[in-house]
Amino acid sequence: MRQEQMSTPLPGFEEFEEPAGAKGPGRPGISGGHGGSDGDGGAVGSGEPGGRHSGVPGQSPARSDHRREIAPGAVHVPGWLTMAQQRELVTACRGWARGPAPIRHTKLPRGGVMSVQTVCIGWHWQPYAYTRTADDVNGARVAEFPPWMVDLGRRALVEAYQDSTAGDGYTPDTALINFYDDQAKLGMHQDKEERSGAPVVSLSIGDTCVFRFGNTETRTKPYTDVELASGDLFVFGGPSRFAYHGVPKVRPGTGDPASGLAGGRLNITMRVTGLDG
Ligand SMILES: O=C(O)CCC(=O)C(=O)O
Ligand SMILES: [Fe+2]
Repeated sequence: MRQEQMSTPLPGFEEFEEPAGAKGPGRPGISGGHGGSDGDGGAVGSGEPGGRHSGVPGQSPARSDHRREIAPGAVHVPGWLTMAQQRELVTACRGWARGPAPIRHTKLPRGGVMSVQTVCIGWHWQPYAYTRTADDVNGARVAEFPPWMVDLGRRALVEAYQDSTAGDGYTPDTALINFYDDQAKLGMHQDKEERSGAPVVSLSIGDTCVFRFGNTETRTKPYTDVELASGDLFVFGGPSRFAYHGVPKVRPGTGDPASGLAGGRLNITMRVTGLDG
């Protein structure tokens, strides 16, 4: 059903294959494993958190020392993912974007359509509830949330909160994978369909965006605008878990095609739904 959703172009995402010169030496832990499998994963599921500490040739210098607390419990860690990890995530997301429930512009209850395109794993989010099946797409059960991504989420919390125990017991069971083309935006909203106060772990790949991180009371000021670039981690938990946030702008052409994305922006937000079944 809904042919128009199947044929939505994803410039920079859908058609992109292997970037020229992407296969460099010295990328430990690259398995080529697909995110849809439940194997032990590849670079994103193994090795060092973030991975910018290894001094691997060809990687940009660590930026995680520029970690910044934007609000209590909300932390930005620039450059957390290596290029190799970004490529593995792009490959995994490209697979999920094809199915079992293809990526689509989410329809809103009052007739609007989101400019962002989204595919979910673990649980399917549709305004404003989670289900196991993508009832507003094709009815298919969404892909499993892979163990390697749970592990990545735990390492993200350890890094963001600089606390070796911060990931203990953190078991995200859903991720929304958003693709932004040059025009896409995301209005100020709260992530509040989850019945859990566990943190949201957000990973960005491709073009830089302006990420607006606000307060828990209103969609408006006070807020802080943060530039989220390729490889950046942003975690919001604790007192900031239910803060309003949005993406007012993507900066076209700012991404490095070596990430596997020729254009646009990919964002992955892992969450704990607190749901059973
Ligand atoms: O794209 C982003 O950085 C944020 C995405 C987001 O807020 C969401 O999926 O709920
Ligand atoms: Fe959100």
